[in-house]
Amino acid sequence: MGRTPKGRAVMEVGADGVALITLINPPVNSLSFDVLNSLKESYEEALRRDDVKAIVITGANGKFSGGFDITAFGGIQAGGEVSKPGFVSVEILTDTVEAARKPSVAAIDGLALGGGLEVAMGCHARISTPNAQLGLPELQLGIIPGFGGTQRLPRLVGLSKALEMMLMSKPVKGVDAHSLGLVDAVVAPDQLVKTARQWALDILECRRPWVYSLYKTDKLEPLGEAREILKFARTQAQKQAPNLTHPLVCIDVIEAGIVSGPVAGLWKEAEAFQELLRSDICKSLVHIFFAQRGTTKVPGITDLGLVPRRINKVAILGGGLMGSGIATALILSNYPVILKEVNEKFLQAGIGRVRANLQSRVKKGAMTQEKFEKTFSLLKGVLDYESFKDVDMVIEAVIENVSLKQQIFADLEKFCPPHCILASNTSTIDLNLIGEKTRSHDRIVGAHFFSPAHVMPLLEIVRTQRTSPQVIVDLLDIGKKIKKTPVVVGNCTGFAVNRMFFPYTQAALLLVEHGADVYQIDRAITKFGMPMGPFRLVDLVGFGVAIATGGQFVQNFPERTYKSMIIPIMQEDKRAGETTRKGFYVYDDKRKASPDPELKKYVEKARGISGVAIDPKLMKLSDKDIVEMIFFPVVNEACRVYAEGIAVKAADLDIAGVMGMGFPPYRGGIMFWADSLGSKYIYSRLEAWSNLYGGFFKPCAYLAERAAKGAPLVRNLKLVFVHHINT
Ligand SMILES: C[C@H](O)CC(=O)SCCNC(=O)CCNC(=O)[C@H](O)C(C)(C)COP(=O)(O)OP(=O)(O)OC[C@H]1O[C@@H](n2cnc3c(N)ncnc32)[C@H](O)[C@@H]1OP(=O)(O)O
Repeated sequence: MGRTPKGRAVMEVGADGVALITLINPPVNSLSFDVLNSLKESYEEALRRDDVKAIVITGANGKFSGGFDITAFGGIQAGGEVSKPGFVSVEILTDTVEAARKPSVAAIDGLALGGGLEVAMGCHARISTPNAQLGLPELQLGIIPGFGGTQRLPRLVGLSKALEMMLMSKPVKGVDAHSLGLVDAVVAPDQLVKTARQWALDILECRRPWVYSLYKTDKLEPLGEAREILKFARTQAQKQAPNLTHPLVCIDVIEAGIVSGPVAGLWKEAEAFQELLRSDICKSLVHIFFAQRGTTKVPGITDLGLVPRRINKVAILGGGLMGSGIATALILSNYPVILKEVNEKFLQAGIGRVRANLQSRVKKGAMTQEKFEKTFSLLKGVLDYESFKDVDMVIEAVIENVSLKQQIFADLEKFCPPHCILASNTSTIDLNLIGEKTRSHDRIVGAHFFSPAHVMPLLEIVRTQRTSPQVIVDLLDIGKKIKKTPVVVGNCTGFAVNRMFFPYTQAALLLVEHGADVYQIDRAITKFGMPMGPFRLVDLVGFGVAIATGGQFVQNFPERTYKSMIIPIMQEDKRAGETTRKGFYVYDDKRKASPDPELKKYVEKARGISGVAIDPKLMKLSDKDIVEMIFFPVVNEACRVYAEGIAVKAADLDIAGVMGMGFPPYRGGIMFWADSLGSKYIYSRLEAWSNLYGGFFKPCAYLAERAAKGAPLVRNLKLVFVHHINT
């Protein structure tokens, strides 16, 4: 029995002589090899048949195409099916579609991304719906457009706009695509195919221009100007992502087309595309793409056939930084919100924060004044529980105080309806403890947002043994509606993200007490790809928060806590981070951080208290050693979280690290990166350091077991391993 094809293109010839070719490969009509081969065959048939005068290409179910089939990448990377360079870009799109004697028009609804837009650009005209999304987001997968996009897009919209769309993986809407010249007309969805058919016939009868986008030059800037634009783009790309080379390859390929002509550009693109497809960066980013989509698939929860309940009204307790951020996120997605505070002063401050969050959007031009008014009107401030009788969900976001939270949850049980979800935004406290004074354990859940909650993309959904699957399904749905990536984790101190964060900061402190330099550590970690180093981060979150959360770790995991006095000593001296303008760095009026020579004094004092001697080896660590000494303890903790079942899938930890800690996505996330280095290597290094510097580095049982077997840390790892990306 043959294998079932993965999608197809079907052709239907109308009485008007137009062949309608439809791409079919649910859910997004991605271009698998089967679809591409079938598209080629359909075209060849349409060109052969005398009853076909013109061709319209479209996608099934209101979506043109989401691009080349990303699920095929793994196979190609593992050495499987691959087409010869230029098979699609030259043979199909240029020599068959664009060079045909019959005109082709793309009818675009929903989305035309990556290869999808490239197919459309090979046609002689494009008609789209106003809200369709058109773009070349390939760079976010570590590759460049490979079906001619690097050559055709600049010729349709000009070099500057094309570079912006490609380098930032930023799609445009149909209406904007029209004003840019990327599409020729915008029509309502019900007029789309009809208009495209007529357009194709009009081209045939010379009522409309027959445009070969590959050879258009009117939008291209003159050569000198183009070179300047490309030079600027290179500088920007290097500044924004110094560890990534594929954006530079993309710029080189575009330049080749401008300097040596589009056909030379197409061939250069084809070669570069095939090479990048096999790169470590691409493997990592594709892993992240699927891991992110996989977080909403929770075995034993989302496979039960439960349907999310409608949430009409949400209440938030506490209008501080977190509460106001969460309220902002919710009203931005049209949820009516009640914000409760303990007195009028705090309430007004909380409401003021929400207003400021929205106003900053208006200032940036991301929100109209009218939308501001409408959104802000969804928020209502209260001082008592009177209006809680019809809320569907409450999110408690008060200070991290167990008895206060226990009292609040007991009150909530009294004032909220029995179906109401009772969520806490605690970042560390055990939810069973919070709910101890209630009998509502099945509807108690953690909804851990990250600050600022209306901006940060991650939502940790924490379930206890007793949280009902329905409540998790409801929260996953809310997460999707407020555009967060949810990660479902088990209940424990620190959950997933903070458990990984603890050793990150502690390792950095341990190194400094043993003689390493604060600023070299931050530099090495930033070079590795973190948005900032551990010390700059502690300054940002403030020493108060660092001490409070660190305290939780000391209390719960004493055997692996490194107790450093550096932060408390500095705090005593009124250095508590950025807000006090002094921490590990000093800050000027514009909050620019500069190293402080005075820091030595505090480090020496802390060293004196802990009795730690300087280790000359740690004074001259390489950047690679710094990265490993800081991240291997994080890997170690991630292994514990995984082995304890706090995270169901290792890929969830990858997403938690990327979205909650800022771990570089192009390294694939913490577990994926660890497996690229090998469990044996990580184990042996941790083991050696634990002999030298104590239990903080001691490899956990799971890591030891995987290393002994020579097995990857991720069970059932099917991915192609990446090699170590040099730090
Ligand atoms: C040669 C070429 O130049 C190379 C290329 O074309 S590379 C591909 C370029 N295209 C892209 O990068 C688009 C990637 N996709 C997306 O950005 C988003 O999925 C989307 C905007 C298309 C849809 O978003 P949204 O509606 O939120 O749904 P989302 O959950 O992301 O995707 C729906 C499903 O389609 C799948 N999917 C999306 N795009 C896909 C693609 N190009 N190939 C294969 N599967 C794809 C997703 O994995 C998901 O599968 P699941 O339901 O099993 O988890």
